[in-house]
Amino acid sequence: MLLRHSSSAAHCQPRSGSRLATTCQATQTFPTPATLHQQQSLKAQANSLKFSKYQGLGNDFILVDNRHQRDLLVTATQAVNLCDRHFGIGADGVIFALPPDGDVDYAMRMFNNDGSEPEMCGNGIRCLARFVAEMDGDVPRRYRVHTLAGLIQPELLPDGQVCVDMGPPTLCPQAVPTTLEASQDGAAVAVPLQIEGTSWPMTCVSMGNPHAVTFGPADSPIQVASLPLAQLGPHFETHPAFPAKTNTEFVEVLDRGHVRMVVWERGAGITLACGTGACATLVAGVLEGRLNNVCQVDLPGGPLQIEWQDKGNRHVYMTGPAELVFAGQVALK
Ligand SMILES: N[C@@H](CCC[C@H](N)C(=O)O)C(=O)O
Repeated sequence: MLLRHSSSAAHCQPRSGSRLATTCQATQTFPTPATLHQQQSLKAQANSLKFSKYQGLGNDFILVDNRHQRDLLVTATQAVNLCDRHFGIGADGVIFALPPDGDVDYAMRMFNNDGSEPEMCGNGIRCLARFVAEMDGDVPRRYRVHTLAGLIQPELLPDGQVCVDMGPPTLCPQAVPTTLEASQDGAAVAVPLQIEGTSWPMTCVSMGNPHAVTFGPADSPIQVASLPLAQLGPHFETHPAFPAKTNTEFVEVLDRGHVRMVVWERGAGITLACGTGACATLVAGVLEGRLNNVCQVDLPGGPLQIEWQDKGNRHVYMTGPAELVFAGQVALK
């Protein structure tokens, strides 16, 4: 509502909030606080974003419906702000559902919460599958999704879990990428890396994004509960042996089909779970002769079931949950 101090109110036929100021120039108007609030919300709406927040084992993401254009609706800087847990929505990353690129259903892109763009996200693609299924009003089905890591295929299972065909791992050190040298069948397996005065045996695996997996020094196997993850993680992430930086998984073996793992993620730090990291963990465990081809990986946010047949199609399969937390609309600054 406008308080009008003129009798020429007939000039004032506002058609939209943004026109109020110019349409009413001829009259002297004093907006009430309520009007100001309305004008500000309208301005915000012009620059606002609809989103859904999902989580997979506590690894949480802001999902954006970007299916009607290829340009991302959110910049890297805006993603950093949206992911802020105090001044934004709060998340480990922002994920975009994009129009199909060739013979697929959708494409997916992502920003980590530091604004960097990874090639793939395992927990994220389970969330994306539920997000698009909810928008499409679909029954459980399998999607073909193009990512910067190639074709990934999540399938919605009747029990609500999502099983993802993650494709085959890449083990050639140059392609991971790592400067650590191949030690076994063209792969960097248990290669020592000096960090903070300790020699860590590292096995390097790409699931489209780079991972360095360690079970700890031979004389001091990892116990995840007592690992100083926040202190150690950044040394691995930024070590020169990893030219594209790395995600690092620290693994405690419970038995040949069951491990505990904690992760320091590239571009996000400590997260409650990492899907690609759980896949890399099983691959590393098989290569090091520690694990069977099927394994439960317990993460701080809960368990993932992983399977990798190192013979045959060599694809890794990951099964776990993905859930909607809330949906809303936010002003983009
Ligand atoms: N949490 C994700 C991985 C997200 C990307 C990662 N931080 C990177 O930069 O490679 C997962 O569940 O895989």
